[in-house]
Amino acid sequence: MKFTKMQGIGNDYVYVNCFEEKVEDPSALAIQVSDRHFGIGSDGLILICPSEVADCEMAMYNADGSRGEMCGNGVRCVGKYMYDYGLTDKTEITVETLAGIKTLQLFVENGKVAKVRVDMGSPILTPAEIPVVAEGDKAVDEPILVDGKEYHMTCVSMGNPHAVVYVDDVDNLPIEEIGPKFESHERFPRRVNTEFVKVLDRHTVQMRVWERGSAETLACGTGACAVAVSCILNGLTEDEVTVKLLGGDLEIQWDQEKNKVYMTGPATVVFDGELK
Ligand SMILES: N[C@@H](CCC[C@H](N)C(=O)O)C(=O)O
Repeated sequence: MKFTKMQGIGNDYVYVNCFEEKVEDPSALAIQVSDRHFGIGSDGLILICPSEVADCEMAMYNADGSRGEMCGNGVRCVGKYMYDYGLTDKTEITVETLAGIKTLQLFVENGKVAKVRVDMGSPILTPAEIPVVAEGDKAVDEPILVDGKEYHMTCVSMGNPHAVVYVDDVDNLPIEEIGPKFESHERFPRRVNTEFVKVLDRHTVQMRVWERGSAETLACGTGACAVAVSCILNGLTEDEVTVKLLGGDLEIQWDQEKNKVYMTGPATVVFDGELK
């Protein structure tokens, strides 16, 4: 089976072109290829499949084999794959996901896609739809007790669930200890991705992420969008924010008039390979 390893600011996935290949058990394959010692090494698996309603479909699986509804860094790489590997010659394409159809603008340099802008759609703030157990019509600056300590979180779904938590020191956070406790907390019936955030100024924030199903990753596109929405809801930043992640920066804009979030960032091929 042919595959391509790609990364978006260090959030790396194994991509399989299902216009040509057939994958019988994607969850098992995701676990196998993601292993950094016995597999290819990645944060998960992404299948690029034919779609009846868009230019292609993205099916994403975390490193533990669970299915994610949406992947921000992944969808930019899908855009690059579609163009660079000749599946489209358009510079605006649509991608079907479990979180709806996303429109991508591809920025081409020297014949290859270097950067992608994605219309990520509207953030979902209703607790039951995220889902998070909370009273009220939004979970903004909501207290949560984790391991005996009170944190404040703002919950946002970008098609997948996120809890945004503000901390004083992102660099020295014991994320391996606290991340799994948020992920499997009883208030998140479908588990959660957790972003730990420090606001640097009204246009810049720093974050680390503990991803549902993949542990700490170098970046999370949907997470960066959830962080920007949370910062704006809490009055901490303007509508356009640079989110600084371990693997690089993403530019996020929440156009509140249209109620749409836009994410812009790079997409990179690491290598092509063949799995026996
Ligand atoms: N890294 C991704 C998000 C991947 C899915 C997530 N772990 C989930 O289960 O929701 C991104 O860039 O958005």
